[in-house]
Amino acid sequence: MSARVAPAGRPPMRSLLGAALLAVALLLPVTLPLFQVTLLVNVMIFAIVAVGLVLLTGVVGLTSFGQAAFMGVGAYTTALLTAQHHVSPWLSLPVGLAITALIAWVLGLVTLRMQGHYLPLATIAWGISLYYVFGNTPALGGFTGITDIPPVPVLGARLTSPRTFAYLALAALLLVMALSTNLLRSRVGRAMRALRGGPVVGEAFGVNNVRLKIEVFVLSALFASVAGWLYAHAQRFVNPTPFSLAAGIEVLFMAVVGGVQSVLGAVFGAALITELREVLQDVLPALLRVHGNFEVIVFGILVIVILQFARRGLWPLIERLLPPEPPRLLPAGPALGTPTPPAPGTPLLTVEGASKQFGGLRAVDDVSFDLHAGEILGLIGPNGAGKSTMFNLITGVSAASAGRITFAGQDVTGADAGTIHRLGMARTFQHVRVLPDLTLLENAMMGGYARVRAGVPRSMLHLERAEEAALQQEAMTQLERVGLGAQAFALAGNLPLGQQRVLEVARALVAAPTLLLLDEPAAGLRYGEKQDLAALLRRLRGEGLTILIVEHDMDLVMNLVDRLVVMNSGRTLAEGTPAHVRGNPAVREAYLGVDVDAPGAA
Ligand SMILES: Nc1ncnc2c1ncn2[C@@H]1O[C@H](COP(=O)(O)OP(=O)(O)OP(=O)(O)O)[C@@H](O)[C@H]1O
Repeated sequence: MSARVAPAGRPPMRSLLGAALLAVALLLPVTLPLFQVTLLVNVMIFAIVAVGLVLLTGVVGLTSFGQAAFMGVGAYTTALLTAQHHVSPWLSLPVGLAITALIAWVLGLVTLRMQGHYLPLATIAWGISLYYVFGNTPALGGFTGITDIPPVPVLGARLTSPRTFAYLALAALLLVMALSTNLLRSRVGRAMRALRGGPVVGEAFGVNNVRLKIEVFVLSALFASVAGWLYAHAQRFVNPTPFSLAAGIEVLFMAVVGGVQSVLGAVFGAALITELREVLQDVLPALLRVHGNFEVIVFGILVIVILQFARRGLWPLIERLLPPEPPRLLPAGPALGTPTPPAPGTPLLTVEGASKQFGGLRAVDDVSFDLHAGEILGLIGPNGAGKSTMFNLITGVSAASAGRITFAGQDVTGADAGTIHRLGMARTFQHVRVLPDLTLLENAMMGGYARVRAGVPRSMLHLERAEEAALQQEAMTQLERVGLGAQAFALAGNLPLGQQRVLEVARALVAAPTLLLLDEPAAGLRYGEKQDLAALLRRLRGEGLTILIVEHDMDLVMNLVDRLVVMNSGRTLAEGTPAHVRGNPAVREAYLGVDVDAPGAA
């Protein structure tokens, strides 16, 4: 491990700023006028809901309009149990959380298996219906609601004043912020970020995307439920209005205006919208000389303007002025266990009579070949030959219509991408799929998702330090192996395409694969970059790695691979060494107009 990964000694500027902000937050409840403290409590409560939306909407890319309704579940559960059945608020909190989790899990399970806008639609329906359930249920006080909710007891004191209650709300907000920040920096957080760009990267590295989406949806609902519990005990009464669909949309506004991709952005948005609402509710009716909720119109315009000019909300504009966040470096620990590589020459992958039918088209038609440990096999063919389809059958992205694929001694025909990956196969993508907002190191760590285990709870509590440290070390080793070690802390989005492709190789290597699959790795690269890539792949083969490469660039392939399989119109046209294939008349005909002998031929 290089010296770069040693933990920094001095407290970074950001921590000092954070400490100063915390000191201000601690002083505000005792220094502000009472009215402002009540507003501050509301800001903190809605900030908790908005942080949940950062995880769900900002990071994973799913929209929920029903977060206020989840607040309602927490609020009404505690109202009912504490005001009417004299249960302690500390007992009603877990009950509310359990009910919320169950509802969110069912909603998530039903809607998140399907692609498309089912979750937003379901949360709209949920938000509307819950409002009417609250309003029309006599046991819940109808539209008048439930009054006389008792204050929360803390260490013998009852939090009846907003000044004392503010500290409980602050503690809850800080806890939610810390848990969310830990989660976003973890193995789970990297998988969440990968989801935003579509399911394929996660699937390729062993993430159960549907399960992850449901977990994040439940988690964001739980945050809202905690906020609802706080709201009920702050107001000491509840009615359906604060938990309506309109309220759900307003929380989304908060997150979007503040910055839905960062925890601090959501908190900032909650403060801004809550304060702005207060000001506008005073100013606008006086200005217009009519009573009404005109502030909602202003919020709507604000969201449109912000989405137009600052897609990521206002927080990133402020964050630019702050000192950059230092890289999180974990102290080195025991290394990850590495599987023993198969002996050179061992059959690793066998494709027997594989076919894939798309309607009336046979994209892959009875293709057979095998691949032995330690070799580089090239899969080539003209456009539309069926190479990508074959690649997808091998990696488990799609299932073969007929035939058999065996990898590492196991029949993997029809197995999903994650299962095949866990058997020792890792891949790169034809269209580069790095996570541009993460560092090279974090991108590379994504490759080791299946080598470590921590789930949501351990990640939120940062109890996965040892395995994260080992993974970080492994990622650094692989970045150095491919020549990107010096840029480990740069953002992947700032790299030129050639290096992004190399980063994808490093990410795949972090998985400790026995077989590396490269899908057109030279596409879009300049001549020099192709040369560098070929040199890297030769070096990896020298180190014993087995590689399957699908590629268009004949020059690169002919000078790199040990053997070739040539496909045309879905069928195997030829198979053998580059010299053998080059002399094959059928191959020459298939590549009509392309000089298979010439360097740079494509
Ligand atoms: N999901 C799909 N549905 C229908 N047809 C498909 C699908 N995927 C591929 N095809 C068709 O299958 C054939 C083989 O396509 P494939 O992408 O596998 O070829 P390829 O050799 O990778 O081509 P290229 O080099 O241009 O990427 C093409 O005719 C393509 O249009």
